[in-house]
Amino acid sequence: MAGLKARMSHAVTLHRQAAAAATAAASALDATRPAPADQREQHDLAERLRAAAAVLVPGWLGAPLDAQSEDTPLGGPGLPAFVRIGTAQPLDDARFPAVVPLLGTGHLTTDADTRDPRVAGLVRSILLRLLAAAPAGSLLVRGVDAATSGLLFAPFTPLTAAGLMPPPAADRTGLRAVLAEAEGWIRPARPAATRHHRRDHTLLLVIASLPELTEGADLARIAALAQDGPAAGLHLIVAGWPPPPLTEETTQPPLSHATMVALRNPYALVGNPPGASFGGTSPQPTAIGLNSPVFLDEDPPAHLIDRVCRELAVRLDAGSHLRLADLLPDEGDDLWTGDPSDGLVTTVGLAGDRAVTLRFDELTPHWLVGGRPGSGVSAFLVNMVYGLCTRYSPEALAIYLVDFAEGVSFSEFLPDERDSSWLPHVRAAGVEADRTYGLAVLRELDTELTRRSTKPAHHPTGLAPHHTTDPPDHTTDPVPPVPRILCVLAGFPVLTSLDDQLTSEANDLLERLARTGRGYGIHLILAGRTPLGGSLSYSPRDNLFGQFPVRVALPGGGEVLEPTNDAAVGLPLGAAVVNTAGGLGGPRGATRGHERVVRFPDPRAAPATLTELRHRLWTARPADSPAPTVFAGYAHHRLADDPTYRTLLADVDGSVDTSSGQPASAARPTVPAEPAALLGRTVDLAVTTATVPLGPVAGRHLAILGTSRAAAATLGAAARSVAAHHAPGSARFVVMSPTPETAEVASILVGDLRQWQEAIMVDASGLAEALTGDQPGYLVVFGMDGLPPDTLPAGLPSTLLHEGPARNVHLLSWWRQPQRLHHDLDGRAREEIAGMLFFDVPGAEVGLLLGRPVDWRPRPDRALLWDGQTDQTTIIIPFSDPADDRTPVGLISPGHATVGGRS
Ligand SMILES: Nc1ncnc2c1ncn2[C@@H]1O[C@H](COP(=O)(O)OP(=O)(O)OP(=O)(O)O)[C@@H](O)[C@H]1O
Repeated sequence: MAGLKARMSHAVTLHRQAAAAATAAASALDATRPAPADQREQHDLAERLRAAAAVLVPGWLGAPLDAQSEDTPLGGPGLPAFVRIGTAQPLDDARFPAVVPLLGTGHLTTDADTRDPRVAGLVRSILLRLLAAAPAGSLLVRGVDAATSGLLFAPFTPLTAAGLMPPPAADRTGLRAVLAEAEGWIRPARPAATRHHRRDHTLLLVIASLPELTEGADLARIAALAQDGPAAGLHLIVAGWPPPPLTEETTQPPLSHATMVALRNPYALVGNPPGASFGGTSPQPTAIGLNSPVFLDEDPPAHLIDRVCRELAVRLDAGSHLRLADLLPDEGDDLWTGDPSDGLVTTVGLAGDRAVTLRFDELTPHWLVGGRPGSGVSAFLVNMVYGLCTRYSPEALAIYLVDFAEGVSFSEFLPDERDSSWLPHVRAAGVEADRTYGLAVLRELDTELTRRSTKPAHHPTGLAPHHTTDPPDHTTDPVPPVPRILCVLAGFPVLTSLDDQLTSEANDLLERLARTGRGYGIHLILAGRTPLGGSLSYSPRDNLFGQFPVRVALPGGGEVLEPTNDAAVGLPLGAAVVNTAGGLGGPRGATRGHERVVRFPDPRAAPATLTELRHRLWTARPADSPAPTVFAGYAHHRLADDPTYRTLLADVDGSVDTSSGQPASAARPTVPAEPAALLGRTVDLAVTTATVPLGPVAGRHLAILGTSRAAAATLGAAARSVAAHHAPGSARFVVMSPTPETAEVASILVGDLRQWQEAIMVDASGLAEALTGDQPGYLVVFGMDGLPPDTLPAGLPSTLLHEGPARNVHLLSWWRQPQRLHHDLDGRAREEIAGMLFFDVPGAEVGLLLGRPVDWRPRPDRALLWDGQTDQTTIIIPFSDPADDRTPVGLISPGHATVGGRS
């Protein structure tokens, strides 16, 4: 009992002690809790900060965007200095807008990139606020977004048309182009005072997410831009900075002059702005940032972004609306009144209200034009071509157009299925052209240059006599005048992009034409989408580009100017720097007479006007004006549409229309006098039919080589075209397919041939008999290397190869394995077979058969034709689409148009 009493007493004591401790603790806590007066202070402070924010970030800059009315007017008196980034919430019930300085002060970084949706929302809301609040057009934006390939900026797309933001960069190349532009923006090319006056624009570089594994050197460039940017009107928003430190090289310190935002969950912490402290000088002089969690602004409503961007686009468009007509002679004026004696001149744009003209003459014979993709290179060239073609007649000016890039930039000058008119000045045009085509054009011009320089009497219309070495010869008949020639090579870096024979010849020709052409009325425009890939060199010893004094830099095209000339930095769409001193910079303003910034119209904005103009020029063309020859690199060519083939058919059967959709004035093709296999179209100016003659001379046979199925189709075309050469029933065809894969193609061919000629399908023994027999006929073999080895134990009989043609026996064969042909002819293929067509056969193997090195890289829709008579090789577009070629000879309906049309 006594024990129990003692335990109870101990428990009571413990309880009293615990109660006393709890009371003491409670009073201690009370003492440390913020006094009610402090809370009031916090609320007061929040209230004061809300009021300050209303002044610092009025309207678009600080309003909650989800409640922002679409009707809120855009623009403000000047560049906004502060912008809201979210809501600071120091207490549950105390909030105020979190505001940071940006434009005019520094930059903003977030430690996560825009793959964190909070950062994506923040970036888009800041961008929207700044665009809406800045004077329209004063803020230029460049975006980088690798993580979503530019999607982050998709809602801002209307800014592209407004010239405020090109499509965002999404990879390392794009990043580097953007960095180069920003570096150009801050380059101290001239005294600060001039710069300030010069730039009424601010450049905002928004890096939403860096490309994976961005190199240390590029990160260092970003850091350098941050260092020097604010003084030059360049500001950065970089999401994901510093980037993850993968290596020592890529470990980066915070950006200079930046306010840093660190993402926590669910709030963010905002560091001090550059050169200032949120804590002020007291009571927390050492605060490293805003002493409150901040909830970042969320993604603005898409309709709001759309509305702001569209209105900006409309405003800027209204302010700079130009029409093609503004660059042309008045509509009421006569066409072609220009005198080309001293050169050609055209208006390329307006500087203010003044027309700016450029010339092709002795001093400015050739032009170099550059701009990033989508910068308006095509628009500029189209304006220029129409400008010249309204001023000068087709007798005074002949134009050659080549576009190596994808796209159909010159197709509007050419006839097509819908509209058969064309620009009468255009002699030849290559759309999505092969390098080979470009070379063919240069060769043609070079021949013309030689002609003009060796026959002085052929001096061009109005080309003053001093262009010739001799005085005109008045004792002979007057010589027809020759026109000035303008050759436009768009996407020119493609032409010389490979280290091969073609590049070296093209470079030689370009240099000769550029150097000598000026005296003979031959002018060049090289136009390229930047980056030009190092094709430009500014060395004083650079012979080629030194011949191009006129430089036209469109947005992103500063590369065509001298490296220290930053005039093209920040150019909006629709503007260009035109420089007539080889891109040389120098002081701007009145003293920089050789350079102007011009605005030019988008000619395609009014397609009806463009069509009307083309028709006007076409209608006025001289009666004998030929249609341009068109090479469309993407087009497929069918035997059924081939003009030579159709003429052959017409000669045999007068009912066939030979026009093949070609303009009426297109010349009638020359039909081979002796039987010939038609194989495709050559990649050259005339896009002539590629043929292998099959006359009565030893070796007149055809071997097609390669595994491509297109090779089988071409063999079919060869057989059908030969059949068309002979009067009905006068030729015999023996067809064989040793391999099952081509059995159907072979049997269809036999069926088709039988409607016109005698044709039989044979097996191996039938073929052996035909190969060794003496009956005339064409032996057509699909997959010759599939023949059982015992069919022809001694290989191809030399009697067939040598004497066959004289007896009208010709072998048309397809070999998948070139080595087999080499072997069967004991290494004498080039002596025994006069026509070989190579598909997917590597250059080295072709060289083995031809006994000499050959510059050939197999590619789809192209084949290399070797002509044994001349030992020349030609790249051709083989006839395709065997299904269409099945139309029996003699039954082809007229009106297949392909040349120049997309198939
Ligand atoms: N002066 C202009 N004003 C406004 N928009 C223009 C102007 N010039 C071109 N554009 C528009 O810009 C876009 C790109 O123009 P264009 O095709 O001429 O450029 P590009 O540099 O040749 O492009 P790409 O490299 O894609 O071929 C088109 O949508 C065009 O309508």
